[in-house]
Amino acid sequence: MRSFDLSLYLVLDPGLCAGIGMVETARAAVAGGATMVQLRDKTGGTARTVEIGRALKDALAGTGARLIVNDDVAAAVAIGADGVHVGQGDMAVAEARARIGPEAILGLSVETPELAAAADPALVDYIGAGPVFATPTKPDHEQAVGFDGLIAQIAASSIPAVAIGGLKVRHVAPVLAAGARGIAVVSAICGQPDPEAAARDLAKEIEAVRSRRSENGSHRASLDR
Ligand SMILES: Cc1ncc(COP(=O)(O)OP(=O)(O)O)c(N)n1
Ligand SMILES: Cc1nc(C(=O)O)sc1CCOP(=O)(O)O
Ligand SMILES: [Mg+2]
Repeated sequence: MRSFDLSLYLVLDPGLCAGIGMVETARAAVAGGATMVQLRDKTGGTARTVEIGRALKDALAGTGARLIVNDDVAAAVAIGADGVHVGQGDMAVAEARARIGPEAILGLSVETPELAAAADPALVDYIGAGPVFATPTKPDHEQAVGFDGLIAQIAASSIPAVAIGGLKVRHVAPVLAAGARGIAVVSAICGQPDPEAAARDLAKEIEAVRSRRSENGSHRASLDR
């Protein structure tokens, strides 16, 4: 399987990105530190998704950031994307895995600890856990679970998790403390006046939280000696 880093996961929205567009938003976000980019266009259809996805693939080439396509497995294959993200009501993970092949990255949304526990680590590479908070970006989202719900979802599975739903810079520390490998955002980057700066603020906070945690860890280890 392709390696990937869930630290800062941008989910693109064509409406919120309308100012500079999805490709420029992705380019800026990756320059600011985004590690994954998901093409999520619920309106365009496969042909449009493939067109934008190919432009995104060119824009991300050589950056190390991974390109994931939401819902549309056929488009992901046509684009040659790094992977696909499906929800509980989308294509079954076994079928998605069969269609994208063993090397591609497969993400699955979970909204409860039971769904997290049911996700098969042999098929699914990461889970999108949430929604942490209610968000107008996805009006049909499931019940918000808060940080306690996020902790329960993540604890129920051995699969790496990225948290999603209403997340901003101030949520990075509790999201990482909950056990998530990263934070997935739409509106914290898409449509911001400076998407690169917005991504950089998130990436810096992720780094700061991780370095505080490793300093605390080495301090504790030296006390234990
Ligand atoms: C990283 C990530 N997590 C969750 C979702 C939501 O997927 P889904 O439940 O299928 O809803 P839609 O995005 O398809 O509306 C996601 N896209 N990405
Ligand atoms: C795409 C998506 N999926 C969700 C889920 O809970 O599964 S919430 C969501 C939208 C997140 O947007 P924002 O960062 O603007 O709140
Ligand atoms: Mg979906």
